[in-house]
Amino acid sequence: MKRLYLASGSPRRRELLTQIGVPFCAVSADIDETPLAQESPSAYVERLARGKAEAGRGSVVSDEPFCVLGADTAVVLDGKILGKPVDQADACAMLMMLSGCEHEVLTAIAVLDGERCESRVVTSRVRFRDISREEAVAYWASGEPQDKAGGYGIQGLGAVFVAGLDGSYSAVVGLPLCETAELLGHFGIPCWQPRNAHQATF
Ligand SMILES: Cc1cn([C@H]2C[C@H](O)[C@@H](COP(=O)(O)OP(=O)(O)OP(=O)(O)O)O2)c(=O)[nH]c1=O
Repeated sequence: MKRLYLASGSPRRRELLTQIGVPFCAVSADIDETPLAQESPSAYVERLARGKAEAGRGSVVSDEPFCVLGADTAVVLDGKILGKPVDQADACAMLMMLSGCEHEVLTAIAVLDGERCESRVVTSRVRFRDISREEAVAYWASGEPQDKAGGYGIQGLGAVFVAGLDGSYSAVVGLPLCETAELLGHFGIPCWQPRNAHQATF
């Protein structure tokens, strides 16, 4: 079986991949995340996921065949990409924009080996309840929004803002597990499968 490298510094992505029983090694994948002019959010996350997988491949030293998985998540409101907040004012402004309405979370995944690269974009819709400025300030002080797209974490304290989700919860957290398992399968990397449960020892 080919060894899998996860090109990510995100602890969430490591936890999610561990959750579906895939052995992997994490490598860093620092790339420029500036959107291109006129680039759609979907094209943007897909380009970054592929770019992270490519960057990850560059840091692997191996004589054996291997695959690299990269991913990127963006929060999108009315077609505008909200990245990670740079400071408290930025984070509060983002939450105020997201307050009381629905936004999209786009997560792209890309898997490559020595021959090809395949990618997918998963779109989810998240609805927020009304959020007061005081709540936004207090949320920033919790330390949670700092390293997260859109300035919130659905898996953490940010869950109290989430009135509804239509799509993939794991994709919002950073890695769409259903689609990731499927894509890895195309590269001969097995994840936990109900039909293989009697063989698996996780
Ligand atoms: C919306 C949302 C995002 N996030 C996180 C997922 C991603 O880690 C991050 C989006 O930034 P990304 O640039 O996708 O990822 P990253 O910089 O954290 O990690 P790497 O590029 O090394 O893989 O926001 C949550 O943890 N919870 C959420 O609810």
